[in-house]
Amino acid sequence: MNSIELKNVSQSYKKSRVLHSVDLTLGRGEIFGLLGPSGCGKTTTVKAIAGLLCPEEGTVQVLGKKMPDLSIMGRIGYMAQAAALYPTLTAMENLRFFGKLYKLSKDDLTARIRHVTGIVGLGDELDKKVSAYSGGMMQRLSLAIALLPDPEVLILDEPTVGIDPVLRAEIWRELRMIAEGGATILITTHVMDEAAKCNRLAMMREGRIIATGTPDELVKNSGKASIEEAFIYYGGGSHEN
Ligand SMILES: Nc1ncnc2c1ncn2[C@@H]1O[C@H](COP(=O)(O)OP(=O)(O)OP(=O)(O)O)[C@@H](O)[C@H]1O
Repeated sequence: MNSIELKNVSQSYKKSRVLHSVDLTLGRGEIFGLLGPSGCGKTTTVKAIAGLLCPEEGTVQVLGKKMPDLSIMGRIGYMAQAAALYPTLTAMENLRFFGKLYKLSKDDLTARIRHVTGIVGLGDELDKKVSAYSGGMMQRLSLAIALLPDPEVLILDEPTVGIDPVLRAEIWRELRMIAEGGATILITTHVMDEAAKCNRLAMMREGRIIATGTPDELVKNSGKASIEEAFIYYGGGSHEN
């Protein structure tokens, strides 16, 4: 069974089409990168997968269920681009709040909070109010919250923006371990060196998937020397970073 399957997914906002018949299939244990310039439709795609948006056309299945489906929300970890945190609460209070939504028992929640805050390097900062957090700390807290339920599907929308290279490397090490445990990780990025770390990639441009494959395959098939050049070759054009 595939963990994530999109068939013919299209979406418009105010008559302007932002997704055009997107097909994607992700298996268990994969770290899959959705790569594309700002505004190409990455967030819209992951929102459909996370069950936050019901696309106009096509179907989205996650863990064998047609999305949106409340019964599997506890098996999906989603980290949105704009941190959805409560600024007047401490980091610990935020973690406990979201942990309760995931219906974790008190003991499990305490153990999971210790584990996930260790991964993102926030163990000593949990009593601070989120309003006193830097952007990078908020990003790390959001990632910790997405990891709380030990999800089978982890969706991360540009997770390492604003995170320093040392911590970024640590987070990647952890993501690999999570994937080795059988979870599926979908990550959006427009950072090329991050794309190179994924097992497979889909390159997206103006709401369309323009190429999929392993980073090596995409580079090889394009006859170029790097993912960045391959992306331009496949029609990526200009992009940030
Ligand atoms: N709620 C909305 N209402 C109207 N237009 C929207 C809405 N959400 C997204 N769009 C538009 O849809 C297109 C795709 O946006 P999306 O956020 O999916 O892109 P993205 O690839 O994630 O970009 P970025 O890398 O900048 O986050 C953009 O043109 C955006 O302006």
